[in-house]
Amino acid sequence: MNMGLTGGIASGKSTVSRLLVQRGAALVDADKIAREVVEPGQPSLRLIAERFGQAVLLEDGSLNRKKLGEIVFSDPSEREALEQITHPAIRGIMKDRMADFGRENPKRLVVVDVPLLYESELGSLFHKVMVVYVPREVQLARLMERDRLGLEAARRRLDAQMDIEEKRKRADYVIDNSGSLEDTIRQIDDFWREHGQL
Ligand SMILES: CC(C)(COP(=O)(O)OP(=O)(O)OC[C@H]1O[C@@H](n2cnc3c(N)ncnc32)[C@H](O)[C@@H]1O)[C@@H](O)C(=O)NCCC(=O)NCCS
Ligand SMILES: Nc1ncnc2c1ncn2[C@@H]1O[C@H](COP(=O)(O)OP(=O)(O)OP(=O)(O)O)[C@@H](O)[C@H]1O
Repeated sequence: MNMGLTGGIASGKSTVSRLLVQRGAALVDADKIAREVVEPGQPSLRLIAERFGQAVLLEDGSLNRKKLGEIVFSDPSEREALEQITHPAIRGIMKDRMADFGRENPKRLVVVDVPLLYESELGSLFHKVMVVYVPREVQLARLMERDRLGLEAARRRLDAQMDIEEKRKRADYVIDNSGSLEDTIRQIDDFWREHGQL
């Protein structure tokens, strides 16, 4: 079985995926793949430089993520242009890795961490979807602290995504990560007891 894992930015997807992996799940991580497809030498990086200009590259030719982030999170049409370049490549690798894990061990739960699962309408790729939920205020506070962003920059990133309350409504499973880590561990243990062993 595979399960999409999503939520909002800084809601705790990495925290939850780590807990699931510790219990035996396989992990496919879309954010990690998104970094791989823009490494130097990759076709997506060349297309990004053509579309956004050399200013989004660092001196060594790698992507200036901070600079590109500032551009795409302040203008939806720029964000769409970036997504048109990177998303097909990300989706292709994601599907390949899911299929590889499925062949290796059909009984193992494959968790696929996809921040934009609902925004990109990828729900049909997964048997079930888990949403990691925290209220918007908690999400904002954790994002500002983790990425050292100001309030406005953090708000812009949140506003580039579907509202977390809407994601919560669509989920098959919800993990509420607004309490302590121990609280989240308890929920993951309950989930694993019921659904982890196929
Ligand atoms: C714009 C980029 C360079 C900024 O890099 P940065 O290191 O600051 O952020 P990072 O990649 O770690 O992403 C952090 C979070 O931002 C959010 N986010 C990223 N891209 C997007 C997007 N296009 N729309 C909405 N939210 C996004 C996600 O929640 C993600 O987990 C980078 O996010 C990127 O290449 N985005 C396009 C690819 C993409 O859509 N990735 C996310 C889903 S696979
Ligand atoms: N239960 C918790 N209590 C306090 N802090 C937490 C909790 N869970 C996660 N955090 C912190 O909140 C921040 C966001 O968590 P995490 O990186 O797991 O989110 P994410 O959803 O993977 O983020 P992104 O969308 O950017 O990939 C991190 O700094 C993490 O240490």
